[in-house]
Amino acid sequence: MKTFDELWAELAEKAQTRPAGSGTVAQLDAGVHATGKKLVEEAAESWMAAEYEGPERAAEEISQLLYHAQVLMLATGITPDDVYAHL
Ligand SMILES: N=c1c2ncn([C@@H]3O[C@H](COP(=O)(O)OP(=O)(O)OP(=O)(O)O)[C@@H](O)[C@H]3O)c2ncn1[C@@H]1O[C@H](COP(=O)(O)O)[C@@H](O)[C@H]1O
Repeated sequence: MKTFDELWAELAEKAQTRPAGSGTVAQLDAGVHATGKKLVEEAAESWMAAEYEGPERAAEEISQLLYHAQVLMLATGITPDDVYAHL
């Protein structure tokens, strides 16, 4: 189990060191447009799971939504503090 900030630290490190086989590196290389599409896809899947598949499946989809939000942040140079400033 990991927190939002722990996942951020892991992904930021991968974006910098670019280890072979990292899905995050591949997603970053795919660009902002492709990552934005994944984010929207995960949002829709979160919605469908919440409405029809129960809280456990919804939690799984929301975790993927948060992951792709972080990848989009990395792709655009946005830090968690930039986001927290608006909460
Ligand atoms: N938390 C996640 C995570 N959540 C979602 N995903 C990606 O998002 C996809 C989920 O998309 P879908 O459910 O739509 O599945 P899919 O349609 O089969 O996926 P695609 O074919 O569209 O890629 C997964 O296949 C992963 O590629 C994640 N990929 C990585 N992480 C974590 O990120 C860290 C770094 O991962 P790597 O960069 O791969 O080392 C590790 O701690 C991982 O656990």
